[in-house]
Amino acid sequence: MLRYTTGPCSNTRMQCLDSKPLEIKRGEHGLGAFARGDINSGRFIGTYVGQILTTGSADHTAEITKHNSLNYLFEVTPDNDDVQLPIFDAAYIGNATRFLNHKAGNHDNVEAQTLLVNGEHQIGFFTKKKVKAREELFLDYGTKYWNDDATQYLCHNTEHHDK
Ligand SMILES: C[S@@+](CC[C@H](N)C(=O)[O-])C[C@H]1O[C@@H](n2cnc3c(N)ncnc32)[C@H](O)[C@@H]1O
Repeated sequence: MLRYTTGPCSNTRMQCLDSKPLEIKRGEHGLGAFARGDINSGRFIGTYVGQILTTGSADHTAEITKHNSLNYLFEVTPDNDDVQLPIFDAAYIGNATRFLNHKAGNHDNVEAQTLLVNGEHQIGFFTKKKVKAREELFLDYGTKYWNDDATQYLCHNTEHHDK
């Protein structure tokens, strides 16, 4: 049996996949992810799972997503320009976190963190405030996602954009 002790590191729960169960049902914008029970602030709710793409292949995928208006691309912006981090596409392979809808202006209740888990960079989602049972979970996708001129990716950054 896998065992762990809870510690100060937020990737401990990610490492043990100790996430909160979500319910997927119709939300404010198509399908959305909802809390099944009360969730405390700072709780791990899941890891973004998807096909790993390079920038070139993600640009190709973005053309398809523009056509059907459903975009599941998630890009991690590296702190250092020399580092190339993957883009995750949850359109065909994914888990419940692919249904997180967007809300900005501090109306979001979930944030993304990139953490090193077992030597790999992973995107984990954590509640940023207390969430009540049956509430919809929202993530701020970042400004780049809604920019029609650019390839649209969900972006792990701290910029806010009202939609
Ligand atoms: C990662 S998916 C979220 C799950 C999606 N609602 C579904 O039904 O599969 C992102 C897509 O959800 C929709 N969406 C999410 N948040 C939105 C918002 N605030 N306004 C408009 N559309 C939104 C858009 O179609 C976007 O491409």
